[in-house]
Amino acid sequence: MRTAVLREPGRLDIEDRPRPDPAPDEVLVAVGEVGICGSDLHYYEHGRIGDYVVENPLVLGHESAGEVVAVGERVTDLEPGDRVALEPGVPCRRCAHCKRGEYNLCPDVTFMATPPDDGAFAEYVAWPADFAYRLPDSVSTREGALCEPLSVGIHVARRAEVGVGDSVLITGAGPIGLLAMEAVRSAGATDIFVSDVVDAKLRRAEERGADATIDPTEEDLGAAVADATGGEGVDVAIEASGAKSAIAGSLDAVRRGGTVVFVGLGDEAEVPLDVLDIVDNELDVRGSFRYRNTYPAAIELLADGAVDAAGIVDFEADLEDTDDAFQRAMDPETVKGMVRIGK
Ligand SMILES: NC(=O)C1=CN([C@@H]2O[C@H](COP(=O)(O)OP(=O)(O)OC[C@H]3O[C@@H](n4cnc5c(N)ncnc54)[C@H](O)[C@@H]3O)[C@@H](O)[C@H]2O)C=CC1
Ligand SMILES: CC(=O)[C@H](N)C(=O)O
Repeated sequence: MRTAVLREPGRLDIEDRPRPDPAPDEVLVAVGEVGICGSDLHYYEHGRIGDYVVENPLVLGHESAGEVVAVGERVTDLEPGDRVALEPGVPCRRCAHCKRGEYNLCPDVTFMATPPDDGAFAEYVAWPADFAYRLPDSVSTREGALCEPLSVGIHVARRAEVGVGDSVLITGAGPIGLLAMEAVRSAGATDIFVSDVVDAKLRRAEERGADATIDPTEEDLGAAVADATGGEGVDVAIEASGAKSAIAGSLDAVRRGGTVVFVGLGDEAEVPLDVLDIVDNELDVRGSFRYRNTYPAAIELLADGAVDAAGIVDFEADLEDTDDAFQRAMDPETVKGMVRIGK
């Protein structure tokens, strides 16, 4: 089968590899579409993310969906012909976190495209059947692949406990910020503000229904949000850029008693936080890491037409052109590129 393999930073080669066989609990999936994520771009550019270093050739891609072509002998609920979205992180199922149901925190997770585990820029992937979710006819294979970043958005909306009528600020209008916007809207948020430092991203957020957008290089984020909320601040701030200034800005923009959730992963792990401000204003400050139990909700939201995930896509490319697609995806105005491999 053909695969796109990262052998050294800045170079993806198309290589033949043996087609995997499904284990007894696995399905063999002919991959249809795969999204290019910021973490794929980071490995492509730098060959590492923090302690995860690409030491051996690595197949990138963890936002994927496709068609089941074979099932292992113990798989009873999927069959060849089913289209499925693949949840890329498979936890150990045994540790304390897995037992508590917070399997996204499992320290022994196998996560596609995270060294040493290969991802989905390949014609076939064998994957545990219980992490492959059947797509109804009303959900496209592309939308199935986008269940992954949508899941990040759903989890952050759940972590923020967004409620009906809430006002929400989202800093960063990349795929995560834009899909968090879809998730918080479906959770009942009515006033959604989005900030970004790239004009095209702000326009994109407006086209996709943001009530107001803010460029923090042109106006103070906290002051702009205060103006727009009668001086009070938003109920919830979701930080989805990883930028140091947006981390501080999201704390300034939230109302007393409000909630700030950090999902962005910045290059700088340490940023000053005014703890007295957090205490005095009784803020809930939370992190949000990947997702758990979100794929069924993502598929339902897509099937109901309650969220538009495919609208974030700027372009698609063939597997052979994955290297070019990565170059295009690095343009700061691009939100999402997809690689089409099969049906
Ligand atoms: N916690 C988690 O589970 C996950 C975290 N992430 C992280 O979430 C963040 C967002 O992911 P993507 O949307 O894929 O990234 P992205 O890089 O495509 O989007 C980030 C956006 O933030 C904007 N930005 C930069 N500085 C800003 C500032 N000062 N204020 C407002 N916006 C600013 C950029 O222009 C860009 O549009 C990244 O840091 C990523 O690493 C991504 C997936 C999962
Ligand atoms: C950080 C990412 O972009 C990726 N989705 C991951 O969860 O590792």
